[in-house]
Amino acid sequence: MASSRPLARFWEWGKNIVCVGRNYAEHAKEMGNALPAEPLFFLKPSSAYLREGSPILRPYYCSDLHHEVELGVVIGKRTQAVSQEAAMEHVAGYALCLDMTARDTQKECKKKGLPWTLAKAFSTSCPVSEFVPKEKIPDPHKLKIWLKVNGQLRQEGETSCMIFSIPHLISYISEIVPLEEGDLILTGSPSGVGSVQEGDEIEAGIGDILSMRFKVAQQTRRS
Ligand SMILES: CC(=O)CC(=O)C(=O)O
Ligand SMILES: [Mg+2]
Repeated sequence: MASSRPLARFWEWGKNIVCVGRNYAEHAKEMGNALPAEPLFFLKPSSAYLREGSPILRPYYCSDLHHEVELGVVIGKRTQAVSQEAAMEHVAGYALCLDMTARDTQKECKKKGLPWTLAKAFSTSCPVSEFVPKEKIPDPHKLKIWLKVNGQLRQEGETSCMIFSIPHLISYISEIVPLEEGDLILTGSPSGVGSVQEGDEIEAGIGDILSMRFKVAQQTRRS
């Protein structure tokens, strides 16, 4: 049965945010990582969502907050162990996303063999654009995604360069984490990730289809 919940506001009710890592060879290289043989993924809580008009908060424990611009895929119907051939039938549309990362914390977590929760799942770590219905993007593997900080271009990637395609990701992930209507998959960052400081303005877009802006602020710790 079709749901009455508006996908145009998926961030208000979508449950799972699944983030793919190391899906662009140039980004894996700049981070000193080997190319994955299978998709690598981790989760963010839905409390990580952020919409334009509110600032990205650098966590109090982080001194190196990085931007990662990524194409997001919004799921339109329940998806469990779907084949690659049928995967795109489960897509409702797309959004531009930032996988904000506490890079210094992530490095510490990696060194200690700890999960990446502190580095990737903090409040405001998933700024998202408006929803773009799939009819407006006939081929999601032919998009340019870009990101500027204070007007300077930092990231420009072609979604054709993903190591694992969107059907491959949906098929692989849905066998492990069944996906629900309104869930979001972040498909990985192209190269050019870097630091942002308090007061910086991030602008990011999908070609000339859409753009979004966010300010960066410092989280103050409750004492
Ligand atoms: C190295 C990472 O943080 C992985 C990741 O999120 C990516 O997009 O790649
Ligand atoms: Mg990422």
